Amino acid sequence: MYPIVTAAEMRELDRAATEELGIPAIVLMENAGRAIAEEIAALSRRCGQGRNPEGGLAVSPGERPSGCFAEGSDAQGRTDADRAAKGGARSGGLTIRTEAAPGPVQPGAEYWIVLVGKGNNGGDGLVAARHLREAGFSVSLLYAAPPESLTGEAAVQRDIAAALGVPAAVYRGGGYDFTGCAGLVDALLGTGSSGAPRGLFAELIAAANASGLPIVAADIPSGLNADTGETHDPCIQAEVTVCLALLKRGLLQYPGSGAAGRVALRSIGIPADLALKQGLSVHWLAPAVLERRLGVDPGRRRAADGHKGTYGHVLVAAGSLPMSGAGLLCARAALRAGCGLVTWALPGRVLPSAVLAAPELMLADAGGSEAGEWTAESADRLLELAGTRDVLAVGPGIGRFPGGAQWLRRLWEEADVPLVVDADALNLLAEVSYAGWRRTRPVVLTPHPGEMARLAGIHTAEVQRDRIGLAIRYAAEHGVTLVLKGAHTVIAAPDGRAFVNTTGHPGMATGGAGDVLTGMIAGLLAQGLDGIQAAAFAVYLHGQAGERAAGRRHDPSSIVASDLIEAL
Ligand SMILES: NC(=O)C1=CN([C@@H]2O[C@H](COP(=O)(O)OP(=O)(O)OC[C@H]3O[C@@H](n4cnc5c(N)ncnc54)[C@H](O)[C@@H]3O)[C@@H](O)[C@H]2O)[C@H](O)CC1
Ligand SMILES: [K+]
Repeated sequence: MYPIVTAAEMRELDRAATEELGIPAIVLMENAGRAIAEEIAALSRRCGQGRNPEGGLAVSPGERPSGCFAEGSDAQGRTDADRAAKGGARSGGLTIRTEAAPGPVQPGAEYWIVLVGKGNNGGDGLVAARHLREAGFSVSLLYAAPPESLTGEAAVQRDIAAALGVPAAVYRGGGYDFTGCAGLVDALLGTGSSGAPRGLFAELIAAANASGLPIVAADIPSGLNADTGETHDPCIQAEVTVCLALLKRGLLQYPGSGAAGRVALRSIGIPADLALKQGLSVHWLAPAVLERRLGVDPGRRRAADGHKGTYGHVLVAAGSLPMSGAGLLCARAALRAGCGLVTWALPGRVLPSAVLAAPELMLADAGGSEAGEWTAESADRLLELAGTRDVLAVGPGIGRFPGGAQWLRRLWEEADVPLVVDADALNLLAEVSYAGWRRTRPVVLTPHPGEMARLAGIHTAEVQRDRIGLAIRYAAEHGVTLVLKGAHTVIAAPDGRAFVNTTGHPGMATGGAGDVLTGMIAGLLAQGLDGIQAAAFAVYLHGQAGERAAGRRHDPSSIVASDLIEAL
């Protein structure tokens, strides 16, 4: 169910399918190439109305024809027309289609060029060329390496294409004249590539990108690091990536996600059982994964005889005089996540201004300084309050104060409830070594990349270089559930499981959005979800709320965090 694999894991599955099950590699390649051709035919149908007189797609150079996907809908059931109307964000846009692209293939004389590498990725492209011809497309091949250098199944496909008389040329370097061409298939490099594209491969990738034509990538865009999502220079900028068999990590991590365009995941005949047997631990956070793998009830059915006590009581320790809003957003989001009660604890000096800020909230005076800041002594009061609550969320807007790290240690060790640690509390954590802190209840950390960098003692760029890998390692080493925020948030559990979320909208990059997420995680924990369930479900819903908020605004750039709460 939507595992996300590294290139090595994919190779191992490929090996098991061919060697242990005896599925001939050429069969897998045939399925791969046909799937790619079907996606191109589907793309061509969708863009048909926009065809220009030369028979190509109505795309101006450099412009990505996202509107061409108006008929498509993604795994969340949103159509691209919806997204286009809501600011045109490509917020994940994974097209999960394991069956043939629906609808008849329309014969047409559209001309596509398949860029062929010398490995099995090239072989996939050669099969796609054959099926495109069958569907009435005009196709030619452009080899990036001498055709005689192909081996194995790819060589078999080369020979079939030659026997069929598919026109072929060998790329000699420099620019290339793609006149009359409607689109390109990138079958240069797949999961077997290593390092930056070299020599003629690099030149051809650059020429393909410069053409402004829509590019459909086979498996991954050439130039992408399939494991980390890093893009080498150059890297194919694809309109669609037809990902074969299983999602590759690099397709779900930026900048790779951007280079991949829309991802269509297609089955190539590797049985799902085989993937299950490998015990793959990283998954795309699709609704089915939430429900079946994580055991979350997305419908959130409530007991007919439930009462507010049934749904738990959250304690939020957040906000200070200059940043009281952070606490309010966090507490309100916990309520909107469906918990029964929320107590918002904050410095006494700030409390009067919070009265009736949200009438559903209960307020508690946590002490604090004359200036409305937190003090180390407030730990006693918070522990007392936590004794009759189900969850403690701590951090948003608490600022820095003397004894802060010790204060956090007391909450960490003595509060006998699940703990959500965010924002300034994460910075306190980054100042100390907390490996020796005792903890029996779950803890969820929710860093953005900058906070993650401080926690891990590395640069932000290093965090972003391989978000999935880092999140898995950190969560396991520190025994925490980690929510590494940012586009395509990664949620990692202490037991090695990880999930990558693709709901969301760029308009969510706004102050307070993180405070809302923290409140949501706490609100779900209060309802009895465990750390990874609550974190994953909250991240998923938070992204959906962002998409909905974006849809409600003429310009999604104007989204503010309160909109997310209202959209929940
Ligand atoms: N998943 C599956 O079960 C199947 C996947 N298929 C496709 O096969 C590729 C992986 O094929 P592989 O032969 O292992 O490698 P590549 O085609 O990606 O390329 C290897 C080829 O390229 C040369 N090379 C490597 N790095 C570079 C570089 N940086 N610059 C230039 N050249 C490079 C290297 O020397 C090799 O010759 C997978 O992605 C799928 O598309 C199967 O078709 C079906 C089963
Ligand atoms: K490729």
